[in-house]
Amino acid sequence: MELIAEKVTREFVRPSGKTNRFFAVKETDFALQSGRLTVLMGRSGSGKTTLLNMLSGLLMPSSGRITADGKDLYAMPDKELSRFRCEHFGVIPQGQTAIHSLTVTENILLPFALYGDAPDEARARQLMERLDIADLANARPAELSGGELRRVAIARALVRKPSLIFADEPTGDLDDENTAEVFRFLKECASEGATVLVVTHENDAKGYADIMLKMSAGVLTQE
Ligand SMILES: Nc1ncnc2c1ncn2[C@@H]1O[C@H](COP(=O)(O)OP(=O)(O)OP(=O)(O)O)[C@@H](O)[C@H]1O
Repeated sequence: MELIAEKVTREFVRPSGKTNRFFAVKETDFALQSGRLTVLMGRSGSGKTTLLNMLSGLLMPSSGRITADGKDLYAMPDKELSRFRCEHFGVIPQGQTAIHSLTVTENILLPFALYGDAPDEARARQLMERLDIADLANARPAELSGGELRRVAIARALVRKPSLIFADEPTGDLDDENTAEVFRFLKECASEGATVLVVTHENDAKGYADIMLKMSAGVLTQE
């Protein structure tokens, strides 16, 4: 699935401070292509998460248009966008988003449960094995380490085999071995045809990237 951003910006207002209106993302045009792993790097606060949230249908741009295979994301009614995102997008967000009353397996299968779709339990098991969390299948999030929770979030994002994968610091809590495994896995997803965008501070990510983007004070450039 091809994602195109045309003249996209995002402005925020801060309640106090000297400049209380500012552009976290300045006018940006670019495309993400199928089969490519794109890595986005840049300093903290430069606008990477804001851009990723707009591209993944979570944050409406202040201006501009974002289309996925020609479909204008923000022209869709809310319900239609949510369903579209669930079917086609896999998002690995920053921070912890596991639901504490559900087991690890139930958390991973949540994208099926949301719309009453038949759960692909074999896929969930395969992901848990690949990410080395199979022993935790029946555990609850409160019993997991930060790195284990991160791998649950990765499995949940990938369980429906999304054609577009957005990962925001997917290896933030992981050791070197797991970090390499996650990048190898995301690269494989791209090789199999997915469109993958990874925001990261991990220098080794460059070794896996087909395209390198850099964000600097809201301005996106291709390296
Ligand atoms: N909801 C919001 N309201 C006001 N300002 C915001 C909001 N969200 C983000 N910002 C500001 O926009 C700028 C870009 O933030 P963003 O989270 O996109 O940066 P980032 O590059 O992802 O940073 P990091 O690498 O630290 O995650 C920052 O100055 C941040 O303070």
